[in-house]
Amino acid sequence: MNSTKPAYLTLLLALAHGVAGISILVISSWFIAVSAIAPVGFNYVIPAVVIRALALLRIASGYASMWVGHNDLLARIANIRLGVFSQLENSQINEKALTTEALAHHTEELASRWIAWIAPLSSIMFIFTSLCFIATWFDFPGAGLLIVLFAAWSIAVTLQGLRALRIAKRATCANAEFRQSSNNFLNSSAIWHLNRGLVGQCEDNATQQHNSHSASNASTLDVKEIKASNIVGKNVSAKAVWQEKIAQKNTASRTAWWFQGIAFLLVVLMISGALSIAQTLLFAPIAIVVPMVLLAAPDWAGNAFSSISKFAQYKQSAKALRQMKTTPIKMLCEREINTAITLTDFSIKGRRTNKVNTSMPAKGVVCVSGASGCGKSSLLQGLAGLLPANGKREIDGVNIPPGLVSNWRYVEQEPIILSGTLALNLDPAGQEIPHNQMTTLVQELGLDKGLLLSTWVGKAGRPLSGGEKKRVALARAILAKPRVLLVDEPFEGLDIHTQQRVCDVLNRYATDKLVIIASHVTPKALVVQKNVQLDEASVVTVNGEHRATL
Ligand SMILES: Nc1ncnc2c1ncn2[C@@H]1O[C@H](COP(=O)(O)OP(=O)(O)OP(=O)(O)O)[C@@H](O)[C@H]1O
Repeated sequence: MNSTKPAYLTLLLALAHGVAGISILVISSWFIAVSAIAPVGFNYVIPAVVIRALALLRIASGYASMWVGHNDLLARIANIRLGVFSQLENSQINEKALTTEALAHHTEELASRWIAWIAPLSSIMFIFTSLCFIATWFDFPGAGLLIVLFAAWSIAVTLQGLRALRIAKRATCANAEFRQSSNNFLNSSAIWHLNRGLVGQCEDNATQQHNSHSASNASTLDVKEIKASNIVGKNVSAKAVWQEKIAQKNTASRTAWWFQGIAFLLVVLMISGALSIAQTLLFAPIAIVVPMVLLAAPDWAGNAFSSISKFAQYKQSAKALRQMKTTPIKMLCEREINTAITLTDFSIKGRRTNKVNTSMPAKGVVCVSGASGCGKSSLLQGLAGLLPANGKREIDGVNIPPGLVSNWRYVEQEPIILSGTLALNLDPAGQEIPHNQMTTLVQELGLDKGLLLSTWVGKAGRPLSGGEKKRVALARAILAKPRVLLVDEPFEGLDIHTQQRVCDVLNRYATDKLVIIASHVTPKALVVQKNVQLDEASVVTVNGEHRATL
């Protein structure tokens, strides 16, 4: 999914930062001890200059690693998002809230891996290994204790990493639930007033009726109040999400405390077990190095515990993105239609729709009508290949496998308007459709009142009415010049004059293309080639199966 090259520079700078830090600690410890016993004529300048140079290197590499790391992070986020988009291409997104969540949260988690955990953990491991090696090689007093601390650190990081993986898994579930419930909650915002309004109204009624009527009204009121309170979900709580976040932080800090305790214990052991160190110090200032490194261990090695949590979150995010719920849709190549599209026992999987048997001409307007809920929209989506279907879908007698035919367009009943200019909404794929074609069509559909191609529509722009949205979506589909145009309820919410305009556009388009319309109304101006009636009343039972007579 991510083809960005590894961030070696980020890692290198993080190593330089860590090594400079520990070198300052080692040299300054030695320098302090040396200063106490230095003979006359000892050159203080050289160690002081080295320490100062290391401090500058530490600061510079720290900032540089942040700068390089964050630039790399941004490139990675963009790259992973593109990867996720291509994963979503040709597939139906089942849970939009979760997909948005995955895009926003998980991609950042994945992209941050170099600066969040690879660089810090590698740097600490490198420092630990080098320190143990140098201390053993030069036989520093207490070198063995450094190895003990390294072992303790490795065990602590492994145990905490395992625990962090479990917490990250729970956090993803809690997050998904929270997103879903928030989404449901916000989607119900249009009826929130019913909650207060209904209760308020009930209270008014209750006050009015209280004086004249019996208490039996009060029980009716209670029922209404309870129902009203059910309108708005009450389970939208971020508590579980926060609990998991806090649990992750708590385990990291608990492990850091344990590690700190072990480091102190080792220092105490070293000092109490070897009084000789004090004497050794007089002759070998180097003896102070290991105790100082042990004392400061939580500072230079403690980061590992929060980094390992980031590793766990990364693993969880990678899994969540891989398992994102989508239904793949196969893309089929453009097909010529010479005589007809024929449907045989065609029904939509998982929908309460009847089997359809009909044939449609290669061009002209076909009108699918029928009672609400009988399956008009489902039939159009199944025909377009957006929904899986049973039965046969044939072009000129040749069966078309399941999938989306590339030059067929379905215009949904509730179209999506992008937040952008009208021109962007008409050519979202950047096909460089000439602006004069757009303007002409916009005028023909009666959309030109107050709407220019440059007008910003949708979110933070001009809000469009339901009828305007439908016509923008229709124009968008027509400008793509599909061979088959499937339009769901194009006349809904339009006045007679606008219906007339839309009919003119559709009639003209149908002179050499097939236009299939699902509609409750068939305006007189629409030149209909064929009517397909999906009606419960006309459903007959054949061999125990429902079959729509068309
Ligand atoms: N996403 C869905 N999942 C499962 N069933 C669905 C879904 N959408 C619709 N249905 C069901 O499929 C059946 C057909 O719905 P469809 O929207 O196709 O009817 P319609 O004729 O277009 O209705 P209307 O005229 O009211 O728009 C209905 O019983 C509906 O409840």
